[in-house]
Amino acid sequence: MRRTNHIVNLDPAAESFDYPVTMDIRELISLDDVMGELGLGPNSGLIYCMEHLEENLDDWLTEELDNYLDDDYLVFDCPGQMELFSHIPVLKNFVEHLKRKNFNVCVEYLLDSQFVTDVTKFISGCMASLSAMVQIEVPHVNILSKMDLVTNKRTIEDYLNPEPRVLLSQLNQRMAPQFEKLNKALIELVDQYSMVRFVPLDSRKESSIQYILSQIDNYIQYGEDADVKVVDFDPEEDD
Ligand SMILES: Nc1nc2c(ncn2[C@@H]2O[C@H](COP(=O)(O)OP(=O)(O)OP(=O)(O)O)[C@@H](O)[C@H]2O)c(=O)[nH]1
Repeated sequence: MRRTNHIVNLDPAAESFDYPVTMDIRELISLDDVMGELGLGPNSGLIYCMEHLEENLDDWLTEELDNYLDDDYLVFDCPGQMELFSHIPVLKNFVEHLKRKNFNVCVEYLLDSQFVTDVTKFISGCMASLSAMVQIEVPHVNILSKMDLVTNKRTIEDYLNPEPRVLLSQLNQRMAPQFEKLNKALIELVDQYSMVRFVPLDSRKESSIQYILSQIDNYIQYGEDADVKVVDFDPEEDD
């Protein structure tokens, strides 16, 4: 899309890259060092690193961000651990910091398409993405990645624009009868939060990449006023 872009690594455990990385959290702190010096395990070590990043937002990050121009796009590649997006405020505070520095921010949430093999996994993927959406509170594009690896494309297509009634009946068939009310509530939630829809990404297809980039670009350009279909969720509307 002819935007000047720079890739930033925010994963303190990442070791090698197939692309140039312009900023790297490992210049500040690395998982190996934390595990070696503090005797932490991989997960608590990662959280320690991310909290250290949070403490250094005003120094390290602000200094680094000063190197970019107004029209530059920065792509922050985050670690995949779910708790960073669901209940630890580090990434929310990171995004808030970017917003204070006048960046327009858009989250791209990637879910491996191979994970979405049946209705329970689809709902679980939706819930995970939704928890990131409600925590981070910025425009958000959900992507089903690695579509080139999917052998049965029809199963996935059913989940791209899902019919609530079909989802509910599939879920009820899978679960014991006492879960019916819960199933109904979950499907209503997914249906009402229409932004939780996933867009397929096949990295071999230029059109697939362009479609997602144009959505992201739209959000970055116009922020929350972007022309993207959004349906408000009203928790009071239907008990
Ligand atoms: N076939 C195929 N492989 C992919 C695609 N995207 C990534 N991979 C490969 O999948 C493997 C895992 O990569 P990712 O899913 O990006 O995960 P990661 O960034 O290493 O790990 P986390 O960020 O912690 O989730 C790597 O070997 C990638 O080369 C894709 O679209 N198609």
